Amino acid sequence: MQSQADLMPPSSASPSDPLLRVEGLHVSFRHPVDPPTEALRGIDLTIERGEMVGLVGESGAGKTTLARAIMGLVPQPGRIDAGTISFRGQVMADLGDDALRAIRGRNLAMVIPNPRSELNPVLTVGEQIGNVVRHHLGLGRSAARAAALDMLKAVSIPDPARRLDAYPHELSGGMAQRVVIAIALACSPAFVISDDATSGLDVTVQAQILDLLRTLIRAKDSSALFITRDIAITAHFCDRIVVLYAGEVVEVATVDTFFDRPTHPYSLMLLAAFSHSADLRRRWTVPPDETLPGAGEGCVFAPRCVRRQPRCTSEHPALRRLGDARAVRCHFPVGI
Ligand SMILES: Nc1ncnc2c1ncn2[C@@H]1O[C@H](COP(=O)(O)OP(=O)(O)OP(=O)(O)O)[C@@H](O)[C@H]1O
Ligand code: NI
Repeated sequence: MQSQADLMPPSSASPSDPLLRVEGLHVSFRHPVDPPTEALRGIDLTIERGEMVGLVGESGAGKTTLARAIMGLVPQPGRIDAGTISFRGQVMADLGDDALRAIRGRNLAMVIPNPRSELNPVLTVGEQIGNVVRHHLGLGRSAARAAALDMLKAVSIPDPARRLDAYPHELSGGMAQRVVIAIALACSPAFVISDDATSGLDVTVQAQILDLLRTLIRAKDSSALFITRDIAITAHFCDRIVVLYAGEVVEVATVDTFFDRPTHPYSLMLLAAFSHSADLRRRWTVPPDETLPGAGEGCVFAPRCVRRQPRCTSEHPALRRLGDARAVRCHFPVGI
């Protein structure tokens, strides 16, 4: 089993390769009658080792689709129409099913909300964590049980020795979510995706769990993609922010820069929505009843943009670099 981990470092990888690189990724969902939904339209994204990146955007922006594509699990009727995803310099599409499965369990992990559907109701918590490390790290039964106990301690489950033999229905929602995190992190994956992982929990539990997730990821020097609709979460947990709108990256910036000087009108709209300032909200939000006709060939955000000019509805803006670690997809970015 240990040989599965050895499948990972590919001969073509070099230390200068980013951990994850997504290039020109297009994903669409085909429907029997209606035209396809273009969920992702040319995503470019790089994540370095040790980096925590927040992926924000409203419902339907394509966040989960991007996460699934990275995991190699785009659901039916979706398909990747173009683009590549590489992990440590290795193009994922070039890997066989076995190698992909090994990477997924060992190096890539995804934490999602609704932990109960993730957990197997007929296996104890200890068996479920143990199975992951037995399979991916090749540990024997008793070593796996010890590793499971360590993970329950690491995720701060009260009375961990007793919980090892508990079944999922015996756990609270917050505890079940901690178990899901324990399973995801049991093999110290190099890259962790958290897709709205705490959205169903109450606010204090949510903060505790995100804090824990960050501490564990940092301790293992892993990288993470934090997906959320709550932009305030990213301020606390991330190094960099990627804003997705209608399947396109519209802004990339470090967290400090983003909260100080956002440049895309949609970013300003997102921030204004979370601000206490009624004036900010009024200035950056187009009321739904004033929503304008579709953009056609232009900018995807133009119909809702308060700064829209004629060029915005005729010419699609490219993602422009604005210096290190910063890019914006807008003809008339704010403050530039
Ligand atoms: N299994 C599917 N079948 C058909 N269309 C889908 C499927 N999954 C996603 N889509 C479509 O792809 C687009 C992006 O959806 P996605 O779930 O990635 O958005 P999201 O940003 O994760 O939203 P949310 O914040 O609500 O989770 C949407 O238009 C959605 O309807
Ligand atoms: Ni989603």
